[in-house]
Amino acid sequence: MAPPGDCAVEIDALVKRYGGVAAVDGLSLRAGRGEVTALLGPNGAGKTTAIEICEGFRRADGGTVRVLGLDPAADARALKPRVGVMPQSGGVPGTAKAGEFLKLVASFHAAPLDTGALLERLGLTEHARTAFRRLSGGQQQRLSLAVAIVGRPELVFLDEPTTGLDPQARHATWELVAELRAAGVSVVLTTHYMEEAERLADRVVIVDHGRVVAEGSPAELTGAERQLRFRARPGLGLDELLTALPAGSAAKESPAGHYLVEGDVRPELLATVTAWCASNGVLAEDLRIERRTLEDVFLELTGRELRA
Ligand SMILES: Nc1ncnc2c1ncn2[C@@H]1O[C@H](COP(=O)(O)OP(=O)(O)OP(=O)(O)O)[C@@H](O)[C@H]1O
Repeated sequence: MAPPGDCAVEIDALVKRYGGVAAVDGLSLRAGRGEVTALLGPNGAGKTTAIEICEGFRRADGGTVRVLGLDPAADARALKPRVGVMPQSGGVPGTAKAGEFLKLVASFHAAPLDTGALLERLGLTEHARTAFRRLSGGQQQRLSLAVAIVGRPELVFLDEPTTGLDPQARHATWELVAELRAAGVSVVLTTHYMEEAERLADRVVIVDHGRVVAEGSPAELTGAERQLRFRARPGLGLDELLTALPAGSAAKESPAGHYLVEGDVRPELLATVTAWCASNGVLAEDLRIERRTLEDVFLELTGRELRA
């Protein structure tokens, strides 16, 4: 975790209630300067609320927030030229023409990016004269991203920047975020795409029920442990396998026909599993040894049930 002072964002014991319900419930996190910090969490976990407090759009009910060392509410004017914001949706007036609006935002900044080049980069040149509300969802997302970065901010908040984007636009966005990071810009983003977090983030913060439940680099969160997976006919009795495996191993079927063996995955363990398969007349398909993914960690921490 970045020490205080080296932080782009410092949040301590943040609380935000709607009615009697705490959407953010004692959330504390640090986002390092020049780093990409990804906030992950189920729907309704409180990510957008926390980010919007950092952006100065909502007031906290408790706790403290510092953005580039300043108070996002009291120091809003000082922060505005230094911070770029890509909200989850909208952020651009519906009737504003894409190119004109981007130029207008650029004009508020001392040394903006070239708006023509930015539109080109994001595949929006031919839509420059189109009103925001007439752009497709993905085009609107791309324009919002352009608006967030056109002023060369020191820090950008990107709320689900690639949701709904086609693969080309998603990769273009990832490249842009990587370039921002290489240029020393601090990036705080939310995403539901684990691959996006694994690719982009220096630090991942998993939020649930308005609190941080885990944080670290993607490698720290997924750990060094390996696991063995294979597919076979559903309903294999795993008790005999479990007795043959070293103590501390686990084997389960989830979902049906998909088997997972966890433990100290060494050559002997692989041999035990394949011997057990052979003695049961089971041809293990797609047998592979892999590290846990961020999605595995995420589901372990936040559960598999749908959120209201
Ligand atoms: N203005 C509001 N009034 C009442 N409740 C709200 C308001 N804004 C958010 N909430 C509630 O606060 C909780 C957290 O919402 P928030 O948008 O911060 O979650 P999130 O983690 O960003 O979710 P998602 O991944 O779905 O975007 C939700 O239960 C939501 O319904």
